[in-house]
Amino acid sequence: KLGIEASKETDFSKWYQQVVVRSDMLDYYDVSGCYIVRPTAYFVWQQIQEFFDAGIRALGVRNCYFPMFVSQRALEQEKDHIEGFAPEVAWVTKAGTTDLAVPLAIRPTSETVMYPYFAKWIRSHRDLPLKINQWCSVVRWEFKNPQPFLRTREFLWQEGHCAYMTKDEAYTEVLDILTLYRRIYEELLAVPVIEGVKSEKEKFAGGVATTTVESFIPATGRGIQGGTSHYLGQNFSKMFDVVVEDPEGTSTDRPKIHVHQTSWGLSTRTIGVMVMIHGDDKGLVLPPRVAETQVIIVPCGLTSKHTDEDRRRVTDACLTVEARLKKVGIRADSDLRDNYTPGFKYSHWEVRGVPLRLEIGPKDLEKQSVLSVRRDNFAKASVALDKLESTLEILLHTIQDDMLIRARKAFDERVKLVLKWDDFVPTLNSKCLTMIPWCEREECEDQIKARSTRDAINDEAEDEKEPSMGAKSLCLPHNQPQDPPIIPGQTKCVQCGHNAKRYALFGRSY
Ligand SMILES: O=C(C[C@H]1NCCC[C@H]1O)Cn1cnc2c(c1=O)CCCC2
Ligand SMILES: [Mg+2]
Repeated sequence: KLGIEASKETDFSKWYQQVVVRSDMLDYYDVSGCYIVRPTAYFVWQQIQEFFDAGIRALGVRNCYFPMFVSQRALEQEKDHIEGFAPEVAWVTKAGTTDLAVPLAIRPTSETVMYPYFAKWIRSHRDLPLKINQWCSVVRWEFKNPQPFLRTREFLWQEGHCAYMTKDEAYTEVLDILTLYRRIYEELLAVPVIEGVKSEKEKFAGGVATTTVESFIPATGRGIQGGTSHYLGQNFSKMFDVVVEDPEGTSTDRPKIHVHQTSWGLSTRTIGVMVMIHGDDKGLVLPPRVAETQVIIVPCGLTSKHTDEDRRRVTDACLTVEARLKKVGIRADSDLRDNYTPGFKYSHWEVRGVPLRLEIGPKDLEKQSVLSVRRDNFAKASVALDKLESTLEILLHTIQDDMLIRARKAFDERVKLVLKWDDFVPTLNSKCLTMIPWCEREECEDQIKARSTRDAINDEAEDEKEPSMGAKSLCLPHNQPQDPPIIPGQTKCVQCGHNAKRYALFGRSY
């Protein structure tokens, strides 16, 4: 199958599967919930890695690698951290036909792998701060419907883990990392996100505070968590006994201080979000910044009337244009396959999301120009050959910027200020998120979830089997709406009438 048959608007789930497979981004694998990340998608991940590695290196974070196996004892070192997640943990119990004496978990995340060694390595305050990151895959045997890139049983991610003397240093880093996450989405993937902090109910149980970047899929009206950066406080250092003597202490009385920790993660879910937001009914639409091929050059306009000489001149022109673009760092390629028509090639590269196509034929050679066609909005423009490089550099940046602008507009117009409860569920049902003055009480969040769960039969639910879930709090945005302002002691929570503290973003989500 070549093109996309499902409509993004009316059959989103099928549309998404067709786009990720027919654009050659991913293939299904014979283990349920596992997928093959193919080169086009892996190139996107590599751009994210390069950007993020440069960012964390500037923050003094060093990359490392810990084993993927976790002993049962180590994993259960921190009870409440793990109890909620135990069903998701995959275990190795045999080698060949021999049972392992001690079953080994495959890391679902690495806190319990790393922190016993933090305790060993950190003795003095001079050993602080410790800042490490690892790029690896983790395994979580999720039972909810798997979704390519968004929810897979094994996924690639980075996980950063740091230890500091003080909360302030730790929290500063938490926010610095969150900024890097926002920049990855906005500057690389052209995906707008909202930065904020998670509610008590939604935060990582092992931590003190979870900050997050939240994105939104207009086609389904659902929010999606894009990456998290946690201030863990001293919870884990108390469990794993990661202590230093108080540098202010006297030589005789030197109390032990538990270090302040952080952890932060971003996964290949980023790729799925990018596909869902930018893709259209012709297939994938790649932001130039992360496109392996930014420009595809296709010869055209050659009919039986033309001579072999004409064909050769057109082919040479394509190769010359390709070489000129490569010389200025534009990732260009020519499709000179002689067994396909130009039209076939146009569709072939549109499905694959190549941001810009150049069509070159005999007439273009006469005019010393080429025809450019944008993938994002199909706009065509003639480009003078003697201004090729500068024009295309501008055009590729324009495409990148326009993709973010369009996506941000689509996001902003779907975030509705809701000041009375009667508007809450109708707003969700119109595929929007709600921004409400909220009391931040956990039981209020439970009530909101219960009061906003639609009946089970629902055509909008992504995974048909799963009844369309109620709304959850996505985050308390760092940038709080100012109009109308929340007046402490006066503005009431939209759901329960208690005093509202801050605006909260609520919605259905992945
Ligand atoms: O992974 C985290 C916290 C933290 N881990 C490191 C990266 C940042 C951040 O996600 C939360 N979490 C999610 N999911 C699971 C676990 C878990 O701790 C533990 C076991 C199985 C599933
Ligand atoms: Mg999970």
